[in-house]
Amino acid sequence: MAAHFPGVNNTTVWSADPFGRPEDVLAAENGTAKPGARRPGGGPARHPFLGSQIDFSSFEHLARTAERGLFDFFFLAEGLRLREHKGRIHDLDVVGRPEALTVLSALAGVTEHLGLAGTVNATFNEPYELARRLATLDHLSGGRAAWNVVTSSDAFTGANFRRGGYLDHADRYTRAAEFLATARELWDSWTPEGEQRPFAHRGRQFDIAGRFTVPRAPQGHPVVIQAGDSAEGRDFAAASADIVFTRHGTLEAGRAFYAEVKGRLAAHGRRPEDLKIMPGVTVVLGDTDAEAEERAAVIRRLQVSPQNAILALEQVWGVDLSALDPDGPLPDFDPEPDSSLAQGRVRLADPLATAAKWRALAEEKGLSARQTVIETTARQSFVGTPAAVAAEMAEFVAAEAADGFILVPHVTPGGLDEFVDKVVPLLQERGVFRTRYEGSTLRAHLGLGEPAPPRGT
Ligand SMILES: Cc1cc2nc3c(=O)[nH]c(=O)nc-3n(C[C@H](O)[C@H](O)[C@H](O)COP(=O)(O)O)c2cc1C
Repeated sequence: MAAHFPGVNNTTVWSADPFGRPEDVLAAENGTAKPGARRPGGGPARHPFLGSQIDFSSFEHLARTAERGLFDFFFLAEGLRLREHKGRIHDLDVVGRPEALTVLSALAGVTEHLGLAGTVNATFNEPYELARRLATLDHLSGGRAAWNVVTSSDAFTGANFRRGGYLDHADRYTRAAEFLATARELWDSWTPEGEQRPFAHRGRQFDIAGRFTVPRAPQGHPVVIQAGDSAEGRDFAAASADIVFTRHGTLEAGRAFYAEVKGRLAAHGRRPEDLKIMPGVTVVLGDTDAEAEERAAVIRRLQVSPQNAILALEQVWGVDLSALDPDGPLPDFDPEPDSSLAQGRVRLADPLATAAKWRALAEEKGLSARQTVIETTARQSFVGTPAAVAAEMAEFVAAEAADGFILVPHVTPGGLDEFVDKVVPLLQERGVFRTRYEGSTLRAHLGLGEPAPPRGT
């Protein structure tokens, strides 16, 4: 069951995404690994908090730490094509990311309570196959599976797939909605009593009929997460998801997003508490505020190396800027609007406006090109002592900016330990976080109801 604020019907929930940021941050900080030295599937031996991105031991450490911290779930993102920059794989990107549901199935064997959430694309898969895999994970884990439904309208990623492509941008949620509805029809083709009946789905995206092979899952339907910020994405979440994973990480932006998305639920016959809003956040701790700030500044500088600053500028300007001095001023010309220089990354919607904003900031504060990138792109949510961070997180929930958070650690696999050891006890003291798991399923941890079971004949 989720923890509740006394007298307030808010839910504080926690989860973890270990691959949200490149872990080169501490590799570089400890001087044990250079970003350029990274290899697919791992990297050089380094700090005890740093390890392979693919060895099972890394996943096991993160998941066990999340479970020790009584988190709701462990979350894995998905990347279906390595990002390229000027035709090269950029060495600050996560390279060699394993497939989420396979990893989570293995983690089901070494955890007992922790929810297991995997990102799987609804543009490139088929409902029958994916519904089977998710129902299987739910069975293997005793009701702890979640699916983060993402979409892709990007030809670069689509080229990896047999349909030879991708969907038109306008169709990405049409297919996702029909995909999810079809998966739910398959899950509902078995009653909890074990009665099985044929299914038939005739729609624009899928036309399938038959019998589903996996009996009804412990949660009925795995928990559904949505991550996409457009009006269509928000509406898809309001109609069909249990959780929204968002990037709105400041109190102000979080409150606006929270009110907007919760406001969409009534039109779908749902209550505000039926959809949990969880921003992805980072945490930097220190024994004093000054120490935390100092550590945060080190991390920001490492994340935006001179090379990475050029990459960020090229993503906005859309042209080769390798000759630019990162410690000098921003380019003095306007961006190229239709560039395909960086592939697999979302290019900012309006590069001209971004460039204008960055120039104004650089001028106002007297910043170099690299300093401007550090100021505008380094995303750090909670920086401070454990007590200050616990207070600030509690405030976010009380102020209706979030129902909980997806923690994005700076390092794999040790990036959650400090939070679990130092912040979780303070949240518990405040009475805003559970002191033990009370239910056994992820739906129970989140305070979500179960879908109505199909009736037997
Ligand atoms: C917080 C967040 C996390 C996301 N994580 C993933 C991911 O792990 N894998 C992926 O392929 N897309 C991911 N996406 C991309 C979305 O699925 C979607 O393609 C993108 O946001 C564009 O949709 P939109 O126009 O509705 O925002 C993520 C998006 C957001 C906002």
